[in-house]
Amino acid sequence: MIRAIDVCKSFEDGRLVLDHITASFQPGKTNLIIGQSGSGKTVLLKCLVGLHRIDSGQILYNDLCFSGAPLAVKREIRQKLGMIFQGGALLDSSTVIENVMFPLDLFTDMSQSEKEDRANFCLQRVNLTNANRLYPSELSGGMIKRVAIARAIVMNPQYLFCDEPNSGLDPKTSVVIDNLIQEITQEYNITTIINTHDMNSVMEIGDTIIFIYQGRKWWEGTKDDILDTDNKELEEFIFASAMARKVRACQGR
Ligand SMILES: Nc1ncnc2c1ncn2[C@@H]1O[C@H](COP(=O)(O)OP(=O)(O)OP(=O)(O)O)[C@@H](O)[C@H]1O
Repeated sequence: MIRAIDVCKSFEDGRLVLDHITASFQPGKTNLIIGQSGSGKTVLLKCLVGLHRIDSGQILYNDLCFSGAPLAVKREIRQKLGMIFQGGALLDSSTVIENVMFPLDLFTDMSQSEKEDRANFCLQRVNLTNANRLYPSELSGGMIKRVAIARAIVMNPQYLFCDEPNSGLDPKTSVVIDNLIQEITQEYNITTIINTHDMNSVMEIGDTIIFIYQGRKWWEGTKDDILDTDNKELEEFIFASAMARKVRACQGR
């Protein structure tokens, strides 16, 4: 489990971008952070992985204080983190299998054949076969996401961070990628945190959801109770989506 306790974060201008955020992210669940553009989702995600230093509060990984830990401890925890970046962030001049093996090259002393076996296992897990020798420029958006997921799980992470994992994908492929992330999360009991403003993702895989509004945690719940909210700002956010309005209408709410 990952917890943020009373986390505040500001930048040079002193404005609180994260304003006393307290939230828990559960293992085996897809934990979503939602909110409008500029609400503070990415800053929160970066604070959770240690890319931003927090002003006050604590970030805990299974009761271990990550935010205040010495560098060696932080490094150890970081090796248990997988990340899926918005555009995939693949290495353009490396093939699919080289991209997936990259963390193994950096952090393990596995032999070449062990690395290839592990990378092939992960590529099969994301249903990407016969693409090992292709370069990122030869892949579709959905394939790029699959490679990014395979690379993110190649080190057997306990924690998986996804920043807008289906940005740039069509709705059908987005659902496939969302479901794949959820399946992997459950299968390996990973604590997965997904930053999104995609209402389709919310309704598909929102095991736990926090809604950030102007840097504050404004609401928390699950996909099952989000449509019943009477929180005005959350309602404005979700019902800006035509799909959510239709789902509510079909349910007679
Ligand atoms: N490095 C930085 N320096 C100064 N301000 C920053 C920095 N990073 C983010 N901010 C500010 O923090 C606020 C929250 O930004 P953040 O990127 O977290 O929003 P977001 O909710 O992820 O938006 P989006 O959905 O558009 O990605 C914004 O006002 C942004 O300008």
